[in-house]
Amino acid sequence: MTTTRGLEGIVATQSSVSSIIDDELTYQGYGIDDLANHARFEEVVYLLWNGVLPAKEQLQSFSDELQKAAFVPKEIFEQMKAYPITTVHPMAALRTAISTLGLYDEEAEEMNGEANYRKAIKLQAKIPTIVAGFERIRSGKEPVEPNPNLSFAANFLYMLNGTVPDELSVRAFDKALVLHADHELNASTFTARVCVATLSDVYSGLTAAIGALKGPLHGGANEAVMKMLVEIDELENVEPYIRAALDRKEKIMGFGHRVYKNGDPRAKHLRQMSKELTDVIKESKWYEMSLKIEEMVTKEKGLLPNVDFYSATVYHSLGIKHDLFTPIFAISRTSGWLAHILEQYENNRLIRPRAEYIGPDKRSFPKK
Ligand SMILES: CC(=O)SCCNC(=O)CCNC(=O)[C@H](O)C(C)(C)COP(=O)(O)OP(=O)(O)OC[C@H]1O[C@@H](n2cnc3c(N)ncnc32)[C@H](O)[C@@H]1OP(=O)(O)O
Ligand SMILES: O=C([O-])CC(=O)C(=O)O
Repeated sequence: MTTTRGLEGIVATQSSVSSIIDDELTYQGYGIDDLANHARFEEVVYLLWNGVLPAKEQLQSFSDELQKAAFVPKEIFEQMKAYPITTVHPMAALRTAISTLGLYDEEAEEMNGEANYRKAIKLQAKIPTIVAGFERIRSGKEPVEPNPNLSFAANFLYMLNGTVPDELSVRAFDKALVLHADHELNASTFTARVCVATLSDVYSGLTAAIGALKGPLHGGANEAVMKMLVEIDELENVEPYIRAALDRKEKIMGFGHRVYKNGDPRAKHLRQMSKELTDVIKESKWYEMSLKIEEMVTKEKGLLPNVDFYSATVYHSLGIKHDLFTPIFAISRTSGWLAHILEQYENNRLIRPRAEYIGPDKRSFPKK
């Protein structure tokens, strides 16, 4: 038996959803740079689930379907009001709410391709409504209903703030959603596939994936990056802060990657967005501090920023509360999780690896 810690380098499945080959990321064969510069999030979701880009009319009807399905059962918000709403982490609330949502879907347990695709639409459509509704409720406000005239990206910002967002914010948010949509067999996607490979349902797969994304070694890193920046606060504090953290052998959040050793191709887009957006809000110090951290961590450790590093200051610039950064990652990654779940069901086999036993030798149970 061969063992690698953390399954590093193990090819655990075949997939046509996305690929990372020679540090290049593609979704269904389309390069991430092209998608980031030219595709809308709805187009990317369609691509991930269907393997082809939608024609104009297909994109319109797919977007319409998402808009129609964006309303959530009132019970979800009623129950949310009973959560310890002011102290609970939004990712924990989201994990619970997505699990609860399954209770209100009559076809939750139906196991065929068409029903699973319908569930994918419902989940993708409702997750922004749930995240935004949670934020409204914990702020003492009522959830804002989805606006059928807005795009997926615009609608989330609208439901969060109660006002129609400006064009620049929508474009930036949409691009961030595109950049986070899928990433081959990352930890949360693998979790989703393991879960549904037992022929458990789509809601269980999504709930499991949200739990895996929550951790700071994965999606939780974007919130941790902003926490670090807030602690550092000023450019002149970067050097002593980072040096002390490295001396203590602490990980610097937003750096390093299991697969990319020459840099994450998504980071340059987010770096550029961070530069522009922090400028717009007249808080360019966050960008300047980030650049200085990047310079130090790359020089001292040879580590490069991953997708989470600059997305933190992008979301901050969009006025989003820091503990909502990972739920926003989940909104986007739901598209990838669902693509992998649908793919897993199509050609399923139980995922069950082995463990190398390193416990005590066989011994006799003491006789009483
Ligand atoms: C969307 C995403 O999930 S992107 C990743 C988000 N996560 C983070 O940003 C958290 C910080 N980064 C990390 O923890 C790691 O780089 C991971 C988990 C992303 C990838 O890790 P792996 O490739 O498995 O590397 P691993 O964690 O085994 O570390 C290898 C070595 O590099 C060091 N290292 C890795 N990342 C970092 C970091 N961010 N800061 C400082 N040191 C680091 C480790 O301490 C370890 O050093 P050692 O060999 O001296 O003990
Ligand atoms: O692929 C990974 O290990 C983590 C990652 O970058 C992602 O999920 O986007």
